[in-house]
Amino acid sequence: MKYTIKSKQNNSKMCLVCGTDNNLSLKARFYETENDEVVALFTPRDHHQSYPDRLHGGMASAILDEIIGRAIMSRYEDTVWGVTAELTLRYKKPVPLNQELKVVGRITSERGAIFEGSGEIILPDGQVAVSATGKYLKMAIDKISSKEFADNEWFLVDDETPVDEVEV
Ligand SMILES: CCCCCCCC(=O)SCCNC(=O)CCNC(=O)[C@H](O)C(C)(C)COP(=O)(O)OP(=O)(O)OC[C@H]1O[C@@H](n2cnc3c(N)ncnc32)[C@H](O)[C@@H]1OP(=O)(O)O
Repeated sequence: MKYTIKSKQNNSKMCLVCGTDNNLSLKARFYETENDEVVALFTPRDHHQSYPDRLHGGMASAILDEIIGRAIMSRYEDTVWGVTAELTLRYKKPVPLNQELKVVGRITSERGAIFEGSGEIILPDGQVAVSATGKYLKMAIDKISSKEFADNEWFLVDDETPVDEVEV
């Protein structure tokens, strides 16, 4: 399936998943699609392994947590942020290192201050390696973090090669 990209989301400075200044980060880039999903591109490295050549399950969980958490932003931009209350994972296939992978996430329900979502890590051959469902609380950023975070540590990183379409 081809996803047309509507916009790119911000990265942060130190996050384990999207932090540009964190050497251990997955350095994932997140894009909002025209069908209200979020697609991430990332390349897991050797320092993200569990067994050799295999991504650590906790790192797979981290990127799925983040993609569902970010899916709410495609509805509210930066006014609503997601805080994870519950996350359930299904590890179906090993996730390889040192090749670019795709992750897709979406909101599946919204009820008051709670939203639920789902996401998948997709292998280069199109198979789903890990899937997740989660329950999150909607919060304003000043209830989660300091003002400095939104002002100084949350920014758009321009792509050298802008992504207009992602095929999953
Ligand atoms: C850049 C953007 C990236 C975003 C993606 C990354 C997201 C993250 O990783 S966030 C970090 C990990 N998560 C956390 O640190 C959260 C820690 N937990 C907390 O802060 C709190 O327990 C919190 C906010 C989830 C709930 O706060 P609390 O005061 O307990 O809420 P409360 O008012 O009691 O409950 C609100 C609703 O949530 C439900 N709820 C609360 N906790 C949970 C839970 N753990 N599991 C399921 N449901 C819950 C309650 O049942 C209630 O539902 P309802 O309204 O239907 O009765």
